[in-house]
Amino acid sequence: MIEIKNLSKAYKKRKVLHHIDATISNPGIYAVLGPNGSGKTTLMKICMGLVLPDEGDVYIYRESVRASIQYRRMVSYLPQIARFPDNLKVKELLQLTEHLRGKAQRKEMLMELLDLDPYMDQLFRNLSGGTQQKVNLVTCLMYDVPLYLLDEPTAALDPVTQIRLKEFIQHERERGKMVVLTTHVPHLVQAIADEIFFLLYGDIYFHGSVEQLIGAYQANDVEEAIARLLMYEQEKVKI
Ligand SMILES: Nc1ncnc2c1ncn2[C@@H]1O[C@H](COP(=O)(O)OP(=O)(O)OP(=O)(O)O)[C@@H](O)[C@H]1O
Repeated sequence: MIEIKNLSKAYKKRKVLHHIDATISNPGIYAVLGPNGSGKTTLMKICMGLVLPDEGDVYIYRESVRASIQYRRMVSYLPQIARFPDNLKVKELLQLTEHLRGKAQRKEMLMELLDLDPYMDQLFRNLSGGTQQKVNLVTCLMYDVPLYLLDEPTAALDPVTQIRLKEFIQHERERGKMVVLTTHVPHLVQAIADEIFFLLYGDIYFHGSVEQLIGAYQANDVEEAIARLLMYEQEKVKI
């Protein structure tokens, strides 16, 4: 369960999140959307205690992220950009992660799913962007926790891997997990999201189901709905 209460964050004078409230109570897949710079990553980082809010708080399983770190045992976070010591081999990176975080429950299964076995003895820094993202995904998803916070999980992945990851995430939902993800891929949202939070102007501009978003903008799909939402806003600014 995630409760966001009166959350505000600015970087110097740049207001990014402005008195945001939201609650996620049930298992499911929740998409946090919004244009570049709308605050999606900032929100994720606040949830993990990596960025401090100016006002308000987030409660994860009723623990304040400002006051506690216990809740992090129940959460796995995928950062948008993987920053690993790049002088390590993939297998050493996974070992290091397990050394710090404890034995992972499904490392082998994920390595197979993402075709990572051939890269185990290669240095992380020598991997392609997509393969680095696969390593990033394994270090996050190999822990069987109730809540996943995934910042652009499909970035740089080839289509086959995107489909495998999508199916994995759907399977996690069926197992009762809560998955909160950011993405710029409308068809992924359309295929798997139970609810959408659309960030704009520091606020949650839209919250509802895929069908509600499409209906609200009389669109044919999520991509068109988002385009219309943003064009409508641009027109308002011109007026
Ligand atoms: N550490 C920081 N210092 C100063 N400004 C920052 C910092 N981190 C983020 N910002 C700014 O805050 C705003 C929101 O950034 P954030 O990364 O949260 O957006 P986002 O919605 O995740 O964007 P994208 O879709 O491009 O990943 C941007 O204007 C960004 O430049």
